[in-house]
Amino acid sequence: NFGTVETIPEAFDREYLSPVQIGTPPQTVNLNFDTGSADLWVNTNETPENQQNGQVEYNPTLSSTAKKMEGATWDITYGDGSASSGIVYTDVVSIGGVTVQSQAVESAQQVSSSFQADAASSGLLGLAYGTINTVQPVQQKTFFENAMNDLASPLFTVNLMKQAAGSYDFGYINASEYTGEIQYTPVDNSRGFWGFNPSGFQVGNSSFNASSWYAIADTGTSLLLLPSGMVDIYWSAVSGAKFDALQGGYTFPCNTTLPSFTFGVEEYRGVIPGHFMNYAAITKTTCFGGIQSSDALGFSIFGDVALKAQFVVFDGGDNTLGWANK
Ligand SMILES: O=C(Cc1ccccc1)Nn1cnc2ccccc21
Repeated sequence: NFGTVETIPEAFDREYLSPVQIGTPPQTVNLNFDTGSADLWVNTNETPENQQNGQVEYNPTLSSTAKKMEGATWDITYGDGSASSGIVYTDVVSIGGVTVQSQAVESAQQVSSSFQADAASSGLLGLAYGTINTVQPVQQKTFFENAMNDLASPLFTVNLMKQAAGSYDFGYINASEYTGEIQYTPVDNSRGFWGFNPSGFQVGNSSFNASSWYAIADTGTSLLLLPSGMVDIYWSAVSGAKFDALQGGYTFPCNTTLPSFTFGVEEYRGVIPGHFMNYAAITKTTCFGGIQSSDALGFSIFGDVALKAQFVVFDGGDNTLGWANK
């Protein structure tokens, strides 16, 4: 079978939320689909009231198909330092008409401050490889891994949009969502991520700089995080741009016209329009850049700033990533 679900951007396109049905009768919660992690966790009746800000909860006691996974716990910390932990149930989970009968649903008994403040998000749905799922003592599979063998094709596609509704499609490729040809490239999943090797980059209409490095396709990260050498070249083309240690990255005058950023995947060229690199206004006149350094992380992250300019196929059958402009 196959299915499609809409994904809606929050402010600044900092995250995208999609409706997920859990339990019997179905309880709908909006989750942040995250190709950079592999835990499906959600605010529940067990999440302390003082760690919530009106989030919609999943309540397993109201689901006739919920089963507690005895002795199972989970505990995750993300790269930005945010964290959550708790216990585990299995229940029926449906997304856009694709149903998994027994999906590990991780109940949050502790969530850190950034999750507490995010009133619109009831949790995360991991779409990375299950090898980095944090459930103990028995590691659990992601929704996609559990659904994959029943899908018409063993893949999902990501079509994020700038400040508009996009979609996650499961089991099929919708040709109306992209232009040109899809460029497939092998995935390095050795760290549990959808890792790949970009082949270079280009700022605006200048020449293409061939270079091969490791990056991950991560819908859970807002920005495009690249080696500082590339980031410095990009911002050196923007008059008034500067590295502002207080803000923790490059800022620039909001009224500047920004050059596009093109990345290579083998012979393919993915184009990110210049205005996608204006992440958010810090003051009336100073804006924060959407391209920032990944040097502190040790690897590059193609987050939402890049992904919302592309149509991306995450193929779990042959472990490839497919890229297309749109
Ligand atoms: O954590 C990261 C990437 C990151 C950001 C900043 C510094 C180092 C690494 N992304 N991410 C992926 N899924 C997430 C879920 C919540 C928060 C961040 C999440």
